Amino acid sequence: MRRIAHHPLSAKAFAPFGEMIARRPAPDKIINQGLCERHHDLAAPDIVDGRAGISLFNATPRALPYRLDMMERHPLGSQAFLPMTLAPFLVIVAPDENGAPGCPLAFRTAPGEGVNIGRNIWHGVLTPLEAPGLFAVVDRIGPGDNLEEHWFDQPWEIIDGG
Ligand SMILES: NC(=O)N[C@@H](O)C(=O)O
Ligand code: NI
Repeated sequence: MRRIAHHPLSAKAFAPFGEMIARRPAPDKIINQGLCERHHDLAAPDIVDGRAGISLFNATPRALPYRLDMMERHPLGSQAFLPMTLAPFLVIVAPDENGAPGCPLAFRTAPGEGVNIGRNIWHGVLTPLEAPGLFAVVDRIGPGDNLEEHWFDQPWEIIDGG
């Protein structure tokens, strides 16, 4: 089995695949009579022929080592995963190599971090590591097929990066 260690999510490392959604060191604005920090415009939905919608995903938690046998992408829209708990989750992405995923990269979020996966970027499905796996998801609502899957002949195994 081909193994990959996960690493802490960082904006820089994730930048080729989308945006990390996390509080900035300092808020962009203080609102609500000083009782709320606004961390402004952290990511932008990228939607083709449709609109952005907000859904809730309640995903089954997975354990490490995690068997990655499929990656997918959405040619018509980005997909943001915003945890509704402080539990970590795995974010697995890969560059495209001639229409298939190349070597995956695995990230583990810190509490309160989310991601906006870019349009047509190969990614693993939502992978919480603790229950409840409850997420707000911002992605495309529209006509047509927006899901392309690639099943690996030889699965990958995601292991703890230490
Ligand atoms: N298929 C679906 O709605 N979920 C996936 O897109 C995913 O990334 O989890
Ligand atoms: Ni997806």
